[in-house]
Amino acid sequence: MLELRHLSKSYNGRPVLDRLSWQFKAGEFVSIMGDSGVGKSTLLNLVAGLDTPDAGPGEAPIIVDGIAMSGLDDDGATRLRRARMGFIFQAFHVLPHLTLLQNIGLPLLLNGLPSARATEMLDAVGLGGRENDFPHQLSGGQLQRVAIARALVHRPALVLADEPTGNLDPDTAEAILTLLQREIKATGACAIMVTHSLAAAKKTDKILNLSKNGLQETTIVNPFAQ
Ligand SMILES: Nc1ncnc2c1ncn2[C@@H]1O[C@H](COP(=O)(O)OP(=O)(O)OP(=O)(O)O)[C@@H](O)[C@H]1O
Repeated sequence: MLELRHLSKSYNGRPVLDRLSWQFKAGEFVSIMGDSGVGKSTLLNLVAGLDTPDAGPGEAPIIVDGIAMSGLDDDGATRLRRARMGFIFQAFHVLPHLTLLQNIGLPLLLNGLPSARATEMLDAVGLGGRENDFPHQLSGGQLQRVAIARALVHRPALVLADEPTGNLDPDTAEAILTLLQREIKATGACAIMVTHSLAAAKKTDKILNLSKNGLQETTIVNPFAQ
């Protein structure tokens, strides 16, 4: 579903990611952990097309659903992102002037898809009946549920989440992750979640550790990690 082939990124000549390779499969919920500053958000931003990798001519370091991102122009990348990806990023927060239903329905509108599933998703995240409310009327946990509904409503093949439960209390975080897990399994998407929380990572199928040595699957994790 998502293939990384020798993905590298440096900022001002300083390497952050160095020839990273991995294959993420459809239907897989994977978490990425690792020390602060190791490049986890950079990795998600590159896959999201929000930043560009270092690449020589002819190289295709990021392949989404068989499509090399490097072969796309801006419009092509936007279309790929819009149709096949869902984001749960702080930077893509729910829009304050749209109702909850309009927020969740936005990816459907942008992709020319029928709007009925927005109501279904609002129900699925436990906010049925609140379609006409505005984001400021919700708690942090409820807002995060709206963000999850919006990220999944158009059945994207790839879901990218950056600390989706970072600012939530443990019970709400657990509920949000259970919801995310359920929806990912229901849609068959591949989901990649960056997190510092071991409790959050334990909800995923696979925990990867990002370090200067690249990505490695982790089986034994530090029991004292937060
Ligand atoms: N736009 C940028 N320009 C210059 N340096 C950057 C930029 N974005 C990230 N970096 C640097 O790249 C490195 C990796 O940052 P990144 O945010 O990906 O780390 P992270 O693993 O997500 O960290 P954290 O766990 O603290 O969120 C850091 O040293 C950061 O300063």
